Amino acid sequence: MIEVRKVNKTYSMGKEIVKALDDVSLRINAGDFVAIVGPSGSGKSTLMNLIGGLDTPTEGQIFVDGKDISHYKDKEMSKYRNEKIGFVFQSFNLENTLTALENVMMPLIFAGVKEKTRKEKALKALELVDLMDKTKNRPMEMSGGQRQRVSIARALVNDPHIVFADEPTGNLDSKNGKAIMELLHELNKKGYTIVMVTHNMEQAKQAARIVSICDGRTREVNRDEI
Ligand SMILES: Nc1ncnc2c1ncn2[C@@H]1O[C@H](COP(=O)(O)OP(=O)(O)OP(=O)(O)O)[C@@H](O)[C@H]1O
Repeated sequence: MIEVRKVNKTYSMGKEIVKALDDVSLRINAGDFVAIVGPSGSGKSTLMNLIGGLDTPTEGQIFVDGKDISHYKDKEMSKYRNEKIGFVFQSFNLENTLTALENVMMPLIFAGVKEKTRKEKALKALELVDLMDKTKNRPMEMSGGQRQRVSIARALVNDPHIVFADEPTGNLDSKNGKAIMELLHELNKKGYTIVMVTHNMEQAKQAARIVSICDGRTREVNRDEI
């Protein structure tokens, strides 16, 4: 479904050149649950940004459903992100003035979906994350765990091919973190493809696949190696 082929990503900072990704090749198949682990600055966010269509590689190709997205222009890229990717962030990134339901409907506004369908789809997504009793609450009126559920519902509302979760439990206490991990695994069992960046090795070990990044190079690792 997603194939990263010989990708390099360099950033130039004045005279200095930083190689954030160095000859990375990786396949993500439909239904996968992949954990990406690695030290700070190793290239995890860079890899997620490239696959998620937030940035383009310096060299190499990224095929999604057979199409090379690595040279997409802004408009094609935002269409790709909107239709195929669901993002879940550590800091939730919810709009504080909007209710849970309105937050979840947001991506559908950008996709040009009619209001009635928007509401139906958003309610379905909120049901998936077990938050039907908080549809009218604003983020400030919810716990951290509930806010992350809203952001997961928002990520799912467009039926994405893949859900990217960047440290999804990083801002949660251990009980809420555990519940969010259970939810992600439950969604994976329902067929959603999940790629998660984590510093938490216990969480990484629960993933079906673990990809470790060090100095911009990726390596598939076994559970007992970490
Ligand atoms: N926009 C940028 N401009 C210049 N250098 C960058 C940029 N983005 C990332 N880098 C560099 O690329 C390397 C990889 O960064 P990246 O953010 O992918 O690491 P990470 O593994 O996600 O780190 P963390 O766990 O701390 O979030 C680092 O050396 C970083 O300083």
